[in-house]
Order: sequence, then structure tokens, then C-alpha cells
Amino acid sequence: MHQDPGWLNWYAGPSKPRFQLPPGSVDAHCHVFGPGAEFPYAPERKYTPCDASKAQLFALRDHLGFARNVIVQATCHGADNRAMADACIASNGKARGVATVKRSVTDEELQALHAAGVRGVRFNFVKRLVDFTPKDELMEIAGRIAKLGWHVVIYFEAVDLPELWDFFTSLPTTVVVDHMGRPDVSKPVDGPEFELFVKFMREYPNVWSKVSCPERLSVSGPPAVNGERNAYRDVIPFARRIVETFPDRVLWGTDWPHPNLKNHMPDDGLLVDFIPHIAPTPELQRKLLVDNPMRLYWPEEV
Ligand SMILES: O=C(O)/C=C(\CC(=O)C(=O)O)C(=O)O
Repeated sequence: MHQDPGWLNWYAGPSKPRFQLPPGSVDAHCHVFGPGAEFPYAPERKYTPCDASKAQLFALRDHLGFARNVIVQATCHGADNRAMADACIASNGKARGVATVKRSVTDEELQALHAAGVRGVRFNFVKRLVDFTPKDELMEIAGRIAKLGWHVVIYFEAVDLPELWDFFTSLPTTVVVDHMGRPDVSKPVDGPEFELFVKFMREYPNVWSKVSCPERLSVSGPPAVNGERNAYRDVIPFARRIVETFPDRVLWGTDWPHPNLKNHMPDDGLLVDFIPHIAPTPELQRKLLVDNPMRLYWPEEV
């Protein structure tokens, strides 16, 4: 199984971050890919990545100074959660997971995922990544996982928020938005598009946001490579606004191994050095990296 032509592999030999992560920090958005020989990619996938194993993820965690991971099911594995669940189990409690399930999932399967460490499901609305799933199916799944105390992670692009608003605001669980709902950062941070996202969080206290993926959102960079510790300046006002306005409902993750990046691959050490630009005080950093993810994924330890 070969990765797609032009696929960018993750950055080899990332630097040590200069920013010292607070003790107990959680990388709350990352993935494992296969390895394909052990955990085959889904037939319905829209991309074939390079393999990115749990051992490689855990080595990155230790290198960067994170204590824990939240491993999010990537669309290349469809609703086959085995690679993600296997990684969670192998982490000895240092990783939780977010799964993708279909309406046909059984209660026994949900229980097994819970035992592995899964605490949420992901609904993906990014059209290049998934085929459409009817909203009544998703709502049925949300109702079932709510009983397990899980939450729903949603991934969508900013232009689609108006159309998805009614569905999102009727979800019965905590709702975690991936990458701030992918704002177009060439538009103003106080323009109507991002204001709608801020309103979404302001009016619905069950909505959280990952302030992750500047490398995906940035238009003008500069990229986090070659020692650049002041990267992705155009994303900073957006992420910082969300962190400062909703300090108790934000999460951060590397997004390693960075699927589907087209023009560069960030040095993950430099990506960690982006954090103090969006969470400038020790208190904001502790909430973003420790308190919030612990409350959501390891509540029994809080
Ligand atoms: O890793 C991410 O969060 C973003 C992705 C990939 C993805 O979501 C997936 O494959 O499930 C993207 O924008 O291509």
C-alpha cells in the first residue's frame, strides 16, 4: 500500500521546543496511521498516508515533553478504529481516543472502545475527506454515546457553519471543534465569518475548540521550519482571541503526522514554540495544555 504521490511525510528529527510545556501537558489532537500491513487503510478512504505508528507517536510525545496524547481517528481508517484503539491500549493510560462509528455499531463495540480509552466520536464534514452521512444518523449516534459520557468532535470549514448551525447546536453532548472551524485567516479576525464562530462558542457553553493547526490555516506563514520560532503570524490573532475569550474550553494538539499538507511539513518542536504566541500567560498555558484536556479526557484523575 503506497502513500499518495506527493504525500509529505512528517518532519524527521524535530527540534527541541524552546517553550517548556507545563508538567502533564496533553497533545490533544494527533493520529496514528496503520501501519498499513497490520491495520489496513479503509477501502472508502480519500487519501493513503505514510505509515505513522504508535511507537513513533510516543517517541515524539517524549521528545517534545508531552505527558499524554489524544489520538483522533483519521478518515483514512474510516470507521475501523483498531489502529487508534491499539495505540490507546498500548499507551498504558497515557492516551485517550476519539473514534469514528457508524449507526450499526453495537453497544458491545462501544463498550470495548470505552475500555480501550475512547471518550468521543468524530463527525467530519470536510467534503474532501468523507462522503456525506445523514444528520439523523449522526444524531442517533450522538444520543447513544452521550450515555457513555463521551463527547462529539466536529470538523468542518468556516463557510459551512451557517448550514450546520442547527445540527451542531442541538447536539446533546460537549462539542469539540477541530482547528477553530477552519477560519479563512485572510479575512478579518473581527469579520462576520469568525464572529459567527465566536458567537457559536459564546452562546453554547458546551462548545469547545482546538486552537490547533496553524500550519494548515496559515496563508502567509512563515512556516515553522529552519528555526522559525515566530511562525504562522496570520493565525495568531484568531487562536489568541479564542484562548483569551474561552480559556476553559480550549485544547491544543500537534496534529502529527499532519495529513494532507501540501506545501511544507512543520518541525513539531517549532510548532510547540507557537503556543506562547496564542496563550501568553502561564495560567492560560496550564488551562490549554493540562487542566482542560484532563477534565475532558481523564476526569477521574482531576
Ligand atoms: O488531521 C486533521 O485534523 C485534519 C485533516 C485530516 C483529517 O481530519 C482526517 O483524515 O481525519 C485534514 O484537514 O486533512
